[in-house]
Amino acid sequence: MKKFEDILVSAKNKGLKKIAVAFAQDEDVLKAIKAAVNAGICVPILVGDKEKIEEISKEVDFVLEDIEIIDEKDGNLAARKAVELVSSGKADVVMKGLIDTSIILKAVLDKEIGLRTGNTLSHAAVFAIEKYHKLLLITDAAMNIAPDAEEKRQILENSLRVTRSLGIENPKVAVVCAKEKVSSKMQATVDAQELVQMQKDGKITGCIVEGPFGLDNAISKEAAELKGVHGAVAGDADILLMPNIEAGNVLYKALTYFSDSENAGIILGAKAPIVLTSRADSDVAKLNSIALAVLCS
Ligand SMILES: CCCC(=O)OP(=O)(O)O
Repeated sequence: MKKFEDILVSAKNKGLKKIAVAFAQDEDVLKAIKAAVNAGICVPILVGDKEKIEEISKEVDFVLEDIEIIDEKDGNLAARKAVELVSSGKADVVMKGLIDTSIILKAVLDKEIGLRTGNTLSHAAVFAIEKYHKLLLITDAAMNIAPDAEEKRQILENSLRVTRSLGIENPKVAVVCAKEKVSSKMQATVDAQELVQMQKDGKITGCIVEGPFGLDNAISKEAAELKGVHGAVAGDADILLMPNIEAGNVLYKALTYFSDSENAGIILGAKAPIVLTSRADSDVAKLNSIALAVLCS
């Protein structure tokens, strides 16, 4: 199974990328940046409260000698500055630091300095879970609140960029719902049916889409068999296309806190990838996310 160590190596092979960190004054963010610099993956530009960045960097033994710091004590302005560094070509990747997801996304979506392309933006999280036999991509845990079937198609297209970068051929996509039968009372199951049809009609290519699935049937062959759920994806999903942000975010955090796992998270669909983890994620998750963003850049 591909592991995050392999992703770090592949990211390094892409050459040094400039990463603009929005509100960098956080211990785990600075530990992750230090590790990414030491691994030869990135050159950072740290935007945030300079005094705090310097203080925390001392605590984590991160030598800032050659590192550019842009002093900005306001979170909104720091996010704008970091995004602007990318839209003006001075950096390749944006990273969310110690700020709320909505603040960084607002800057990313800004009409003047943002990174819009016209495509739907979405979050993709990659997990390596001790009890699962391969990497598992979960989307969307952070951005699209209640996507309809067409928006789910675009979210899926974005996630295929990640699986392609990871070398996963023809990924198996499970459209996750609360049950495996289509019910007009549960819109997510109707969307799942529509997405399966989109693939049959050639509107989705480069993956196998099946659903609706209960989460258990998507990731456990035993559960799928017991419930009479058959198909190529049952128990062997590469991508879990979640019904809405609540399900996606809860699954992301449940895996982070209840399982033996490592993860990474990025936003796709903008002019450049955005490193986006939970503020409470570990330095390792943040480092993995930097590597994933570089790989997808
Ligand atoms: C990918 C998780 C996004 C999120 O929930 O971020 P916060 O925990 O920082 O709100």
